[in-house]
Amino acid sequence: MTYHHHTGPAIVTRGLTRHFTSRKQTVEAVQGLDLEIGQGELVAFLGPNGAGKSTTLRMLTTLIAPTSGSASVAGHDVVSAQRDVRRAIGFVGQGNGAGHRQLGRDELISQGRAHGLSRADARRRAAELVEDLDLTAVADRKVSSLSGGQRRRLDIAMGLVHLPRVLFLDEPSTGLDPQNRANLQELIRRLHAESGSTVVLTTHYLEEADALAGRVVVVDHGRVIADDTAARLKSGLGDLVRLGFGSPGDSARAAARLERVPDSRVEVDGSSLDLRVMDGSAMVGELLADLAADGVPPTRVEVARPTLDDVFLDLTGRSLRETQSTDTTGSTTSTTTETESEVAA
Ligand SMILES: Nc1ncnc2c1ncn2[C@@H]1O[C@H](COP(=O)(O)OP(=O)(O)OP(=O)(O)O)[C@@H](O)[C@H]1O
Repeated sequence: MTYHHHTGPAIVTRGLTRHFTSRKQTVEAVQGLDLEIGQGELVAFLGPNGAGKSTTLRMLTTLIAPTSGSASVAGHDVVSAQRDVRRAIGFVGQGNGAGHRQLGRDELISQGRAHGLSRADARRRAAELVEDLDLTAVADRKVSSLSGGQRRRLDIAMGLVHLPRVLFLDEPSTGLDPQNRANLQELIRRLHAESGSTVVLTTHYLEEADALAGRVVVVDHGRVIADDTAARLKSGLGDLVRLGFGSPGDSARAAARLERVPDSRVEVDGSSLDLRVMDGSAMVGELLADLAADGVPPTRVEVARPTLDDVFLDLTGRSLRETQSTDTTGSTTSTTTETESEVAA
C-alpha cells in the first residue's frame, strides 16, 4: 500500500464546533476545540456522558460536518478531503459494525475488499487479524452468536483491516466485563506499540484512561478542561489521608491540630476527617504520632493517591463517578442507568 507521506501532526483541530438543533433547542455539543495530536500518540478523551466525545470523533471521522472551525486528520481536511481522511483512518464506533448473519471472517474479508484490497490480500489480512485478536475459535461462526467481548474484538479487527494510520475507538470497552476489558486494553496497547499508529479513544472509565493513554484530554460540556499525562494531571492534587475518630469531638480536635500542616486542606464530616496534602503517604507516620501525642489517636486510617476522578472534581466541582451511567448490553443509548461500577478503579 502506498501512502502519501504526511509528516505533520496526526490530528489538528481549530475552533472545532458542532451544534445540534432539535425542537428549536440548540445543544452546543462541541464548543471550539483546539487540539494537536502527534503521530504515534495514544490519547484518551475522558468525560461524562454528553460531554461531546462522540461528536468530536464523528467529526474527525467525517461522519458529521462541523458547524464551524476546522479539523485535519493525517494532513487532510475533514470537510474538503473526506475521502482521503477515510482512507487514512480506522473507526470503531459504539454500535457494532459487523452484520449479524455473516461469518466473522467473511465480514473482515468484505471490509478489506471495500478498502480496495485484492481478494487474496483481503483473505491474508483477515487471517492475520483473526490470529492477532484471538478470534480463531469464533471467526467461522455467525457474528450474531458471538459474545460481547468477541464482538468488540471483531469490531476492532474491522477497523484495522486497512492498516490505518489513525485509529479512532469510540468507547471500545463499554459493556465488557472486567476480564474482557483488561484483555482489550492489553490488545490496544500492543497494537499501538507494534503499529506505531496514532490511536484516539473515548472512554468514561477512569481506570482505562489512566492505564492506557499517554495523554488524557478531559472534556466537559464540549470543551477541553485539561490535557496532559494522567500522572501530571494528578500530581498537583496531593494525597488524601482519611482518618476516623471515636467521636466528632475528637475529629474536631484533630482538625485543629492538622490545620497547621503546611499546604494542606482539612475537611471534617462527623467523626471522620479528610486531609489533602502532598506526599500524604510519606508523612502519615509522623501525623499519627503527633495525633497520638495530642490524645486524639485515629481509630481508622486510609491513604489514597489521587485519581483522575479527583482531577475532574477539582476542575469542575463535580465527580465523574456521579455523572456517569453504564450499560451492560454493549450498545450505548441515552436511557442508560446510573451505577458506580462503570468508573470503579
Ligand atoms: N444527533 C444529535 N442530535 C441532537 N443532539 C445530539 C446529537 N448527537 C449528540 N447530541 C447531543 O450532543 C451532546 C454531546 O453528545 P456526545 O454523544 O458527543 O457526548 P459523549 O461525550 O460522547 O457522551 P457518551 O459518553 O454518552 O457517549 C449531548 O448533549 C447529546 O445529547
